[in-house]
Amino acid sequence: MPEKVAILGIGLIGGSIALGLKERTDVHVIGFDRSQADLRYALAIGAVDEWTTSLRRAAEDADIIVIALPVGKIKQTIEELAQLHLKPNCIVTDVGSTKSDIMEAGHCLREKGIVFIGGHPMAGSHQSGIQAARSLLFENAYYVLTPDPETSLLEVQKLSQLLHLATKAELVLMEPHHHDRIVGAISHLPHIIAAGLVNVVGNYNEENEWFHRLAAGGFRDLTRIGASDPIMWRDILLSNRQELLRLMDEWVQKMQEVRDAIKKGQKQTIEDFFKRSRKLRQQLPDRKRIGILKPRFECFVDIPDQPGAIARIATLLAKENINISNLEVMENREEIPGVLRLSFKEEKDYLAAISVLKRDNMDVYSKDESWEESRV
Ligand SMILES: NC(=O)c1ccc[n+]([C@@H]2O[C@H](COP(=O)([O-])OP(=O)(O)OC[C@H]3O[C@@H](n4cnc5c(N)ncnc54)[C@H](O)[C@@H]3O)[C@@H](O)[C@H]2O)c1
Ligand SMILES: O=C(O)C(=O)C[C@]1(C(=O)O)C=C[C@@H](O)C=C1
Repeated sequence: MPEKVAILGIGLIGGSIALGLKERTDVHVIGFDRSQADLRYALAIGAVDEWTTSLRRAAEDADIIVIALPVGKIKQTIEELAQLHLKPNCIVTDVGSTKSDIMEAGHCLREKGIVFIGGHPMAGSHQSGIQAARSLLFENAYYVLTPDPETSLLEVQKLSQLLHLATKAELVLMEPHHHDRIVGAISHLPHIIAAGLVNVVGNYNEENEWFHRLAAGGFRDLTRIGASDPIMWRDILLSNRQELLRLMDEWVQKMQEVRDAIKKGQKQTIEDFFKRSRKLRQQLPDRKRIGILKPRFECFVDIPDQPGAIARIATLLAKENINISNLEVMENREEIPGVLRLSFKEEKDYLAAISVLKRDNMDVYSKDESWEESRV
């Protein structure tokens, strides 16, 4: 187990890893950032043991260095780290959303004999900053590592063990280009589409504000990620440029096909477009079910948007000795702000919770999809 971990960039991702490290390991965590206010906040919430705005001071006696800065800054920081005297056995990793570019930048560390293993936790939020950090942000998500073929298995294991403890995520190894191809399609392109849609509708709204007033579930569900951080996404798009150009060409072609079908009134083509999409969407694995620690039983409760509503449910269940393994306010249904997801490890707890909540006249559902059909 390493003794000292440096987190460079104590925002949403760096802060969440730091919180997990402090909550579930004994390592000493030092935070580095340009914002002293955020560093002080990180210290106050117990995410770090100490902080500094000096890269040298943060890095030079660390056993593990986690770079959690925007992608463009990660590459620059790798070069700066290569100029410092790092500990001989130090492992440097990052959390950037692209990997080929960053792995290439990592060469300068490898040339100095320092191990660099690229990383990407596959969970996050449209929010940013330490204030949004949570120690369980990555629970049950995948966490991709992209080690160089030269890196020893022992070093990969050392890093993945620590990251698993800190994040409760499932660590997987992947080749950097393969990573960028997949993540380009399932994360980067969707962010472009969401932001594009918000911008187009924003233009209409300037002429008539009813566009925003009437924006209901569909628009809101699809565009939550349109509120993400502009610097972060600028860097990601430029770093995964080749892949995104290819993906966007394909996307434009697909939209052209749908446009043609609408223009020509081709009912079957339009129907098939949605049929295939519905089938594929229903086959998507539930993120909360794929990790090592699988929450096996889940239910959803409508809660009023009032202070104390969550505490009331937690108290009700605690009084009955019902163990909740996870409790999450669902963010992606903005129009129903009070949907609480409760996860249980044991079926008896799950069944007892449903009965207690129903007895208290609460609306309880058993599944995420098909809300109407799944009322229990
Ligand atoms: N947000 C997500 O959903 C998500 C998920 C997985 C990976 N990532 C990756 O994680 C990284 C960090 O993203 P985040 O969401 O935590 O961003 P964030 O804005 O919450 O945190 C970034 C931190 O870096 C600091 N910072 C920025 N520029 C700096 C500089 N020049 N010098 C020192 N500190 C600086 C900021 O003050 C901030 O505290 C990015 O590379 C991103 O691609 C993000
Ligand atoms: O949930 C969100 O808001 C996210 O955008 C998280 C998300 C994603 O696209 O899935 C964003 C970027 C990261 O690199 C990984 C995860």
